[in-house]
Amino acid sequence: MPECPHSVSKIDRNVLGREQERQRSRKPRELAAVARLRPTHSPQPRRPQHGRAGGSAPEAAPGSSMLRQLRSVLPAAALRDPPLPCAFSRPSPMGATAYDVGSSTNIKWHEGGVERASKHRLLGQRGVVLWFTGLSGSGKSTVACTLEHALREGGRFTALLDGDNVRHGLNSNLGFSPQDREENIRRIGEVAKLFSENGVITLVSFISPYRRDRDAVRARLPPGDFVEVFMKVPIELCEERDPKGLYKKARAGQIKGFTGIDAPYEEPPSPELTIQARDGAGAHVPPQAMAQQILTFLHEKGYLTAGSS
Ligand SMILES: Nc1ncnc2c1ncn2[C@@H]1O[C@H](COP(=O)(O)OS(=O)(=O)O)[C@@H](OP(=O)(O)O)[C@H]1O
Ligand SMILES: Nc1ncnc2c1ncn2[C@@H]1O[C@H](COP(=O)(O)OP(=O)(O)O)[C@@H](O)[C@H]1O
Repeated sequence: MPECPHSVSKIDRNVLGREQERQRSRKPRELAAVARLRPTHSPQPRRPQHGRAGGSAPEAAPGSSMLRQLRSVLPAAALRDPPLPCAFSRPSPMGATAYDVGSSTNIKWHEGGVERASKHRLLGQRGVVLWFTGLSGSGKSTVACTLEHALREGGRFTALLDGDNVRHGLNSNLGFSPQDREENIRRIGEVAKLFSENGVITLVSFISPYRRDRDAVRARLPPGDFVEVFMKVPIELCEERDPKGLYKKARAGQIKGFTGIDAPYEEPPSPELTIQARDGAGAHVPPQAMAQQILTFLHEKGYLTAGSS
């Protein structure tokens, strides 16, 4: 991933939002509460307890001291109800029976996590996947990175998943055959889904050349959670940029199956957003203006408020 121009000074502050306001109104309640938490195995000597002359206090039941401390940290509502039981005391979408899922057998759906809407309220935003797709060199990483910095400036909680980076770890066993690319996109789609379900504005930057693979990710997410951002940059410009010298190598036959040269790129037929390298007057569009276009979309569509979902 290239160094990105994360100067967000040119981005409209009204859209960016509310960090300053948050900083002002925020009381360090969590910090104070966490500071009160003592490790269970305190290295300090115990003080005598009520009515006991000297000696050490009896050990509390395991976990009870931690529970008391948690009570002082958590909002009352979180402790009012009895703790949600583990699986199946509420009806599960799959019933109480075990199912075979893919290659796994005896899988049961586990209910009872903290509700999504409550996480949205906590974060003051909606979780969403912003899926950047486009040729190598089209500016996916640059714009995603610029946008992430802008969102951060506005006090938003984000994650950025970039093709080059994820291929260093989670997907290091995958190459560039159509099957490997499919698995690459499937895995990252699932990771992005987990993030967005937990309220994170998740920026995903992969070539993702096959329509079917992108649509499969979209289909796994609730409506509105998948925002396809098509970097519609002509291959001639990408090749001219060629920051990693890969087009040159592909043209020389040193890389086989390079997207746009001897492997396909299937344009999205109806992406939520299309980002073009030149504006209507033919002027070059800088990454900050592209990031601004996406921010405006997020703002107008309500992704930057908790909403009711
Ligand atoms: N054969 C071939 N085709 C395309 N790209 C190639 C290839 N080999 C290596 N690279 C480099 O890998 C980056 C693309 O990885 P992705 O995970 O985004 O690809 S894909 O979505 O699975 O198609 C891509 O990064 P970006 O330039 O950032 O897109 C390239 O640097
Ligand atoms: N809007 C833009 N205007 C001019 N150059 C750009 C723009 N966006 C990206 N670039 C440049 O194009 C090159 C490729 O961008 P990059 O973000 O690495 O693309 P990708 O992640 O799609 O491969 C980089 O050298 C980057 O600085």
